[in-house]
Amino acid sequence: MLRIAVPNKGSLSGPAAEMLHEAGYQQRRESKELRIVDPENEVEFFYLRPRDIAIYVSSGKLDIGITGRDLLIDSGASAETILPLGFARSTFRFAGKPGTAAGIADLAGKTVATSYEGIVAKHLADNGIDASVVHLDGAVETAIELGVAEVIADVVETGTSLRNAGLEVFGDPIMKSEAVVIRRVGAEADEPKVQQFLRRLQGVLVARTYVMMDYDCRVEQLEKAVALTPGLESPTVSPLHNEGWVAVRAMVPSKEAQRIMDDLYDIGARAILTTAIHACRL
Ligand SMILES: Nc1ncnc2c1ncn2[C@@H]1O[C@H](COP(=O)(O)OP(=O)(O)OP(=O)(O)O)[C@@H](O)[C@H]1O
Ligand SMILES: O=P(O)(O)OC[C@H]1O[C@H](OP(=O)(O)OP(=O)(O)O)[C@H](O)[C@@H]1O
Ligand SMILES: [Mg+2]
Repeated sequence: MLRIAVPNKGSLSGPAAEMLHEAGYQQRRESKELRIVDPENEVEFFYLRPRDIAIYVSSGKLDIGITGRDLLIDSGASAETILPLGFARSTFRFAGKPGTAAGIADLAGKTVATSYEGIVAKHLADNGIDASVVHLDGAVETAIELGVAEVIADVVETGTSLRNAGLEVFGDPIMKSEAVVIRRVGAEADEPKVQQFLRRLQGVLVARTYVMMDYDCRVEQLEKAVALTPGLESPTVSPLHNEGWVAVRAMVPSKEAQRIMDDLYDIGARAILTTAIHACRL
């Protein structure tokens, strides 16, 4: 049975459960459940603190886990990303009151508050900066107002939390993060159960980012139309009852669907339809 760690709380937890559900896995019914078995898929899910997941996975007790790239790196655990999942996207940045610092070089001798001590200490050391790091569990934006630190390093998504605290980012982003699937460094690479799990999640990612497009066009326009909708391998082209016309079917990135429909219309394609993809295996 495949043993998988899933975030039990925080920003990662809801979207991770939703993605697993879309991939056909049973998920817990109550937020207090700490572990469930999905016998049909031969998978056991352990609901753990996101910050602890890399540690469990690196220990080899659990086969794979879903966590944030920033949490994985911060933990220093011997685990690696095997599939980025595209949700819980954030950047990790320094911030302070306006005028406190313009870049990392201005941090020498200052105190930085953060929940990600591992990332911050390494980033400062890599840049040869001697600064103190204070570990706080959360709500670090308040640390400056309360005099615990002059600068913070924290997760930024919309920037609302920083603005509300009267703070501004400075310097280059320390890292970009998103939810990732991780496994132990050195774990057997092509274990069939793990590969099947990854294919299912990849199927969800593709279903979320592509739509199916169907249209009719005149044979003379087919080459131009196919150039607009090359599909993954190549589009399906079927004859229509009316001679000189064909029906074309191809997957297209959802973000580009409207532009492609306009371009197809301009070259004479008609009856252009897009439909959602619910699941797929590439
Ligand atoms: N506002 C946010 N937007 C996007 N991702 C976020 C946000 N806040 C945290 N994350 C991401 O979520 C992960 C942290 O998860 P964790 O559950 O520890 O914190 P949290 O979402 O802030 O929840 P908590 O309320 O428990 O602090 C990290 O990968 C981080 O990058
Ligand atoms: O840029 P924003 O969209 O405002 O998002 C970033 C904020 O979200 C998270 O905080 P959370 O609400 O989880 O509280 P925490 O600081 O206690 O973890 C993170 O720690 C930042 O504070
Ligand atoms: Mg938080």
